[in-house]
Amino acid sequence: MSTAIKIRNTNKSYGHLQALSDINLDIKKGEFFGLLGPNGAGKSTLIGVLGGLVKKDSGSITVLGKDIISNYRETKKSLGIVPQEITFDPYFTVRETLKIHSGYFGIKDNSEKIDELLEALSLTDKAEIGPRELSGGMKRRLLIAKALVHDPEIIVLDEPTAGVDVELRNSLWEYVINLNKQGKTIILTTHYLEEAEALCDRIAIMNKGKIVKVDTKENLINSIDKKLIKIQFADSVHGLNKELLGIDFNLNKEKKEIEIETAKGNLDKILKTINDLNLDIVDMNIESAKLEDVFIKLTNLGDDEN
Ligand SMILES: Nc1ncnc2c1ncn2[C@@H]1O[C@H](COP(=O)(O)OP(=O)(O)OP(=O)(O)O)[C@@H](O)[C@H]1O
Repeated sequence: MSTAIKIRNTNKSYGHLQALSDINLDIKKGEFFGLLGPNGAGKSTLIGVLGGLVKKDSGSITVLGKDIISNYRETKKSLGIVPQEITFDPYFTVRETLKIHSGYFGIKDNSEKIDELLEALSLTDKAEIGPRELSGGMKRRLLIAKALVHDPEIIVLDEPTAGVDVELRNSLWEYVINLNKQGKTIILTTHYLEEAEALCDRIAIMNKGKIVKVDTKENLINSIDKKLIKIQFADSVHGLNKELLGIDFNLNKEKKEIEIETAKGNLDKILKTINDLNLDIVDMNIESAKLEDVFIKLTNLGDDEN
């Protein structure tokens, strides 16, 4: 797979605050890539630098092999960036906004693409009204349409689903997944970690201006040795204690439900111990680690370092 975006030794400070600290990152063509991190980690700054809205202090970035400074126009055409902040000219309708934006890229008649985007983002019936009359979620969808009018190779979505309701969120993802299947590179920042877990192939986790980890979603999740066992019993449980199980656990008030968090290697012993007590089990569930566990671990590590 060839490289879509190559970021080398990139730094950006705001006064004394180092918003980006020696960022090195390769994003492959056709990837669905997640850029995750807590508030203030530097995700939007990195996207701003990529899109030419924020001036980096040092380092180099190439988009499809072209430097973003010396080939500004060309690289801009390859990128469709959906920013986090919503801003529109209030005097133009939804359709006009998309037409004008197509014009920035030299596209004269773009009605087919505009109709496709309006449809995909459920904005067809809002096409002739102004952004002021749109709800927050609709404005965000218009922002997405605007970033896609020139059919860019690389699509960067900075918190695209904030404020978008569940149904439309699903149809939005369906559309983005389809674009990815067509070969488009997708870069996503989101605070909805389940979304990133469901969608992304590889993920970079940022904290305090640094990239603390980049790996496939599977490797990240497998790096956490955690199982959460939940068992529901028919009757109140007696005779089960920390010494017997070899691990602490939570028992609910009625003593009918137990929750045990443990390493994979202890599963066998725990289940055998429970079985030996001849308890009547009604239901059982064993959950593996989630991306959220990885995120918490890695971003806390960042705190410890400083
Ligand atoms: N224009 C600016 N002037 C001064 N400081 C800024 C500016 N833009 C961002 N920062 C600071 O840079 C740091 C990184 O901010 P950034 O918006 O990139 O974080 P983020 O990871 O996108 O956060 P969030 O998840 O909250 O959107 C923060 O400490 C922020 O306060």
